[in-house]
Amino acid sequence: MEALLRWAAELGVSDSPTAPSPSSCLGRSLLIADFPDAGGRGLAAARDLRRGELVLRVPRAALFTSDRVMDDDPGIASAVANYRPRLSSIQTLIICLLAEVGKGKSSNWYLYLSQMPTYYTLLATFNDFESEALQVDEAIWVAQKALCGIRSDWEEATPLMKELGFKPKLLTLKSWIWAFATVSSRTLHIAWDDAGCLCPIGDLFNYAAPDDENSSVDEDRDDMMHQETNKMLAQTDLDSSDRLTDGGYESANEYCLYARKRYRKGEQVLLAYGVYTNLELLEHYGFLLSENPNEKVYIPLDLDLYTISTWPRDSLYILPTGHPSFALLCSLRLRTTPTNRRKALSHHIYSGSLLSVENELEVLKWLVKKCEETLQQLPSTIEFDESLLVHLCNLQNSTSCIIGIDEPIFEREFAAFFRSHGFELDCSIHSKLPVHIQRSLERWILAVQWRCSYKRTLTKCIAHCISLVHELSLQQNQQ
Ligand SMILES: C[S@@+](CC[C@H](N)C(=O)[O-])C[C@H]1O[C@@H](n2cnc3c(N)ncnc32)[C@H](O)[C@@H]1O
Repeated sequence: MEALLRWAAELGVSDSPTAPSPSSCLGRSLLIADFPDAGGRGLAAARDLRRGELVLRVPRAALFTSDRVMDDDPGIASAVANYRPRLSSIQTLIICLLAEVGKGKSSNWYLYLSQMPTYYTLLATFNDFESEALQVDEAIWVAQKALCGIRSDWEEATPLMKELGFKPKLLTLKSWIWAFATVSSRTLHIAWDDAGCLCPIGDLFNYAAPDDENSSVDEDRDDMMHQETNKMLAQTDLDSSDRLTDGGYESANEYCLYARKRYRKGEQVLLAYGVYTNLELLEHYGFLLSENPNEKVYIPLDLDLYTISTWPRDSLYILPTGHPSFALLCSLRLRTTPTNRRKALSHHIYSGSLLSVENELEVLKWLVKKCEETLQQLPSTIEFDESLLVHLCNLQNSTSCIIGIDEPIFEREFAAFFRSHGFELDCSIHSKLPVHIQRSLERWILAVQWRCSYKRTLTKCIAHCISLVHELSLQQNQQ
């Protein structure tokens, strides 16, 4: 890592507005640190940071882009040019990445590439067992579709990679998936290439979901009160607090990243890569958040509900609090209204107003029934999943294969998992789990965590609706 920090400093990467020291690009605002519960390797504040402060500058010369690789290697450029109209920008960046990996130590990017993760847990890396463990059809479909798209991109690009003389290992689907996952989870947006760029050091920031802006505004007010005695500093704070983004490619030909809130020394500095549900985080980045303010849970709905109003399909969901989205509630109210009254009442419905106690009770009871049915159709209960997770985490943290489960119901799950890897479950094995099984276990845990969170949201929705039904029924009885 030290060699990478030195190499990046030579290219002008710096964690301060001034030039970096020759020995490291970090140390003034940021430090590399490990955050086992929030993304693993990441960047910590080297000192207290103010909101909006510049924390990292990465000049264009240090950005890994398709253009850059092709400018440096005319062989790749001319081969890609022959295939260009048929290749997407992502396929091109993947080919450039694999080409540089194939060069080994002679690649200009060797120090950077050798610090990349060796494996990923994006949905596309899930095998059939792991995908099935998601249980919800929509999620299984997203996993299968992701792999299908990647496989077809790989098939299209294979003749070109053969032409470029790639080693057999780099021609495999496994290598392509690794490169795809690298591009998906580590690129930053740039205006001139849809595939984005790989940004050395900048790609070490872990993710936090975008906050509610109000909390940051309060924090800024606090900051300013403490800094009243130092007007100059307060002025700088005021300017920088206007900045709403975490960063971007700026006119000075460098990628600039800013602290989006106040950080105390040692705290992890996080970036908001975008607004994602947990399924999207799994698909594009291979992780999920236990508390995701942007989570949306979709339940199977009858077709007429999608067509009854102009609300888009993806606006009909349940929030992590268990409350139905505004659009879902309005659509249900509309559907529960007699057809001949819908037009007259539509302005009422679209404004979000409750139509009548009877209508609302019907809507809430329908939602309860739908959530209960959805939960019943899934192969396991939330209680089972939570206990399974405990066993899975025990196995993950244990130094041997001993599972230590005496409940047949869990033993069956584990037997199926081991069988999917061509192993028979043998509780007497004392050796460590083979690496490929440890990784598969990691993905299995992610799948079970995801389905647990899905089921928890539906359970909350049922409780929320039942409590409203009680309230409304009381009101009705009092009238
Ligand atoms: C841009 S990289 C961040 C640096 C990465 N931790 C590393 O060691 O290279 C993005 C990846 O970090 C991990 N990650 C980022 N934020 C996370 C979080 N809040 N929780 C868990 N994993 C996270 C995921 O594996 C994600 O694909």
